[in-house]
Amino acid sequence: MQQVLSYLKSYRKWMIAAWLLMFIELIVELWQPLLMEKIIDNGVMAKNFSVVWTWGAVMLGTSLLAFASGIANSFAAAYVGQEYGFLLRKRLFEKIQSFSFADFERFPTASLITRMTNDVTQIQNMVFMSLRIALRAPLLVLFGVVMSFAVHVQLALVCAVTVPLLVAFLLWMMTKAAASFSIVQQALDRVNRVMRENLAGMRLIKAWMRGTYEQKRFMKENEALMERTISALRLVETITPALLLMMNVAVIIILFIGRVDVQSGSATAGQVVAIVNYTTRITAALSMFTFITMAFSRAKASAERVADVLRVNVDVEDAQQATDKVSGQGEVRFEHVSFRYPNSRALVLKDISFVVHPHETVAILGATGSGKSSLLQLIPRLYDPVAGRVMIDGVDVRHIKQEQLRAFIRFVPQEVLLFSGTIAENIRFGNEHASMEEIIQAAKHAQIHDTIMKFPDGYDTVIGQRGVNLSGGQKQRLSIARALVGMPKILLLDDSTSALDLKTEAKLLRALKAYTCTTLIVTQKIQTAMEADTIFLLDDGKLLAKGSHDELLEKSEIYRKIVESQFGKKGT
Ligand SMILES: Nc1ncnc2c1ncn2[C@@H]1O[C@H](COP(=O)(O)OP(=O)(O)OP(=O)(O)O)[C@@H](O)[C@H]1O
Repeated sequence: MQQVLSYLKSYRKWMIAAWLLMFIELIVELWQPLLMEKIIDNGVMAKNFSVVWTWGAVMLGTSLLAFASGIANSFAAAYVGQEYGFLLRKRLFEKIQSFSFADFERFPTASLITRMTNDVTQIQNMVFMSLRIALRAPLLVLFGVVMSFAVHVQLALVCAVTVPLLVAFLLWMMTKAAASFSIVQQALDRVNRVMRENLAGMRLIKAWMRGTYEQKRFMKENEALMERTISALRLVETITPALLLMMNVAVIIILFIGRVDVQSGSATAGQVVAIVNYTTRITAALSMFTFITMAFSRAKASAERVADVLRVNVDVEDAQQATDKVSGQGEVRFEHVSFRYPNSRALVLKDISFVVHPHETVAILGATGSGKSSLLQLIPRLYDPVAGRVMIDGVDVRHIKQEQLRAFIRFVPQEVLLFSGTIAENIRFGNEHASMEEIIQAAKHAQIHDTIMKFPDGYDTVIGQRGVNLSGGQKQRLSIARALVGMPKILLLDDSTSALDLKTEAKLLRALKAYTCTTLIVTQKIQTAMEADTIFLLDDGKLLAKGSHDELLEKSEIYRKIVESQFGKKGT
């Protein structure tokens, strides 16, 4: 909470201004019943209308002052709230940009979105309320009681006894309400989860005709949310009427005692009105307090969720002695590398050593789950190994500045992600300075140029929700074009040609030779592997064998079996 609130420091002047304005409002509010007393006793009762006019004018003037202060306070509070929210979202965004893959596993995407939007809004609301009413409400209660004693001690006692009763009642209700709202929050999380899964899996749901089942699942969670919200709101909604009832009882008691006192001459009518006025103001402040406490308890939970993200120590950080002086030839070396994912105990890569020479093409072959993608991800340092070292051009990747490292390497992940925008913009993502000629050249090598030219708008075709949808193979080729336009020294393709037919794939692999880069291709297909200079055979996280196709046929039983399963007994 402290860390999240520390960003408020930049708005110190505005906050002080807001509080000063709030104090003006508070003073006027506390003064008004005294003015009323004066007008009634010295003006109305004494039939002295000049007193009524004079103090009436003062009352009007101070009311206008309080009104102006209130508006200015709202402006200042809204300004601080919005600016602070902006800053908090910015910090969160920057932090998330610096996350390693391991951090993304700790925080699911949907949760990060909620933290950046809903949670920040809750904290913003709390900041606004703190500047607008949070201090005013308790101060009004406290000084309201003090002032009523200054007016008339005996009548003020009724007020002084009522206030603790009201506070005790409020605290009791609020504890119950807080528990109910946390149940509502859990129900809301479940509705969100079902909705998220439903939207993400819409194609599957339609293809499998699971619409009715999904609808029932959603309805169940939706009904639970409705019921829990209703019962939580019922509780909260009884708070204000109950407070009003208690206040009315207190007012009746004050009027009753006041009548006796006025008759006996120990109190004036003006004093009775003033005490009644303080009591109603105090009750209004207390009911305001209910909402403030609710907002605070929600904001506290939100602030903790936001702080969790801000507190993350970025796992993969540049070492102090990190260098950007790497020759850039493109040699990749693994020395006794072992790796496990941060959230699991089992090693997925075990004592792997190899060298890939500059400009060499290596295919990484292996059964599903054997560790091929994991191996690739260690090269651009998306994760760090738990033992051994990954080196590029003789330098441990942990000692290379990440900016430099990622400028050398273009990694095409298994899951293709294209951004909304035009085809040209998507390719340019790989190199923001690329000219149109370079974009076309990359697209040609990735074997996607002809397809693009068939679209009426060519490279300006908008893709994604607002435009055309591309096939799996077209998306893969586009993401390869995006990598090629960056003119990488090291190209990492994670099963990026799996959706291509053999002819197109062969053309693409041949075109890659125009780029004098070191290439590592993860693949399941022998045909693809045979295009490479060397094949690495991975099995259960171990590098089982390496060599050319013929060498592996000779020395690896497992390789022979894979070949047989894809080509039959003959071998090729
Ligand atoms: N983010 C992750 N967290 C924990 N374990 C993971 C994670 N990603 C992969 N694994 C595990 O690591 C092992 C190797 O996975 P990897 O994706 O590297 O295999 P692969 O050979 O590329 O498989 P495929 O050919 O199916 O893509 C698997 O057992 C997998 O369950």
